[in-house]
Amino acid sequence: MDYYPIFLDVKDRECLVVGGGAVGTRKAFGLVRAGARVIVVSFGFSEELSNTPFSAVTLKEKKFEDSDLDGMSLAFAATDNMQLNARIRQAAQKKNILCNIADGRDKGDFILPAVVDRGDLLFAVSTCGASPALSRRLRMALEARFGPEYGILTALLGSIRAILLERGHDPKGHRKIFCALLDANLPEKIAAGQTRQIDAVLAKVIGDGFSLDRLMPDFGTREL
Ligand SMILES: C[C@@]1(CC(=O)O)c2cc3[nH]c(cc4nc(cc5[nH]c(cc(n2)[C@H]1CCC(=O)O)[C@@](C)(CC(=O)O)[C@@H]5CCC(=O)O)C(CC(=O)O)=C4CCC(=O)O)c(CCC(=O)O)c3CC(=O)O
Ligand SMILES: NC(=O)C1=CN([C@@H]2O[C@H](COP(=O)(O)OP(=O)(O)OC[C@H]3O[C@@H](n4cnc5c(N)ncnc54)[C@H](O)[C@@H]3O)[C@@H](O)[C@H]2O)C=CC1
Repeated sequence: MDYYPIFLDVKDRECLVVGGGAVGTRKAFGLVRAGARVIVVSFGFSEELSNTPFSAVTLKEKKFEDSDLDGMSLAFAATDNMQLNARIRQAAQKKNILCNIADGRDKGDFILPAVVDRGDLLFAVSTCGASPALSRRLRMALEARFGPEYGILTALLGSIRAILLERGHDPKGHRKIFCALLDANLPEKIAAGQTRQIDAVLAKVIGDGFSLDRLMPDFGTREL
């Protein structure tokens, strides 16, 4: 295993993206979606960045300087200049900041996966740099196979789990409940909006008092 996969909490952390082209834009928006504050340093910016509705993105039209790295949690070298990207990485290393490099010669400290975002359910696919096109294709296959109903299922199971844990820790008992729920074709029922059938499963497996209304009051308004 060439890389150690983790899911990083970047909420309210400052991250630097150098290069405001197509690649820098994709990285900046991925970071913002995860709650980071992003500073993009570049001579020019894509239309999406120039017109960004996100207040968490700050554009700085200037040449990269080492001091741009100060205070950053992560850095992304996404310019079209390989030497510069390598230099950004070196400067980041000196300041103990992990750095991603968009071009191939040096992969930097970490690389980005292709992501399926279903709320709390995330799939991340990587080929360790071998074939981004394959990662993208697999991401699309996962997206088609696991639709938004899986995001709703995850939220539902999460709220059941929170209630059960509040009542007490019983790993064996809880595992049995979740296995029974996962054997009850819930994704199909959620996709079909079969609220009564879902309530019947919840009552049968966990007991009275567990209903969609209570666990997930916004069920009807969630997008499928
Ligand atoms: C090493 C890595 C570094 C990093 O960026 O972190 C890297 C590097 C490079 N990508 C290049 C090209 C392409 N990248 C994509 C797409 C994605 N690239 C992503 C990640 C990564 N790209 C990291 C490895 C991840 C892994 O191995 O899985 C994804 C998954 C995530 C994201 O960027 O957010 C995102 C898909 C998101 C999605 O759709 O879900 C496509 C496909 C397309 O656009 O249709 C192409 C064209 C086809 C092809 O080349 O495969 C080139 C230029 C090569 C050249 O000069 O020709 C380099 C540089 C090089 O390798 O030399
Ligand atoms: N990781 C990935 O998924 C992919 C990576 N690439 C690699 O990423 C690189 C960038 O791709 P694009 O975004 O399409 O390029 P681009 O040319 O559209 O954008 C590069 C940006 O870097 C800025 N820049 C250059 N020198 C700078 C400096 N000294 N200070 C500040 N900003 C500077 C430019 O103003 C430009 O806005 C490509 O050269 C390629 O090697 C390409 C495709 C996909």
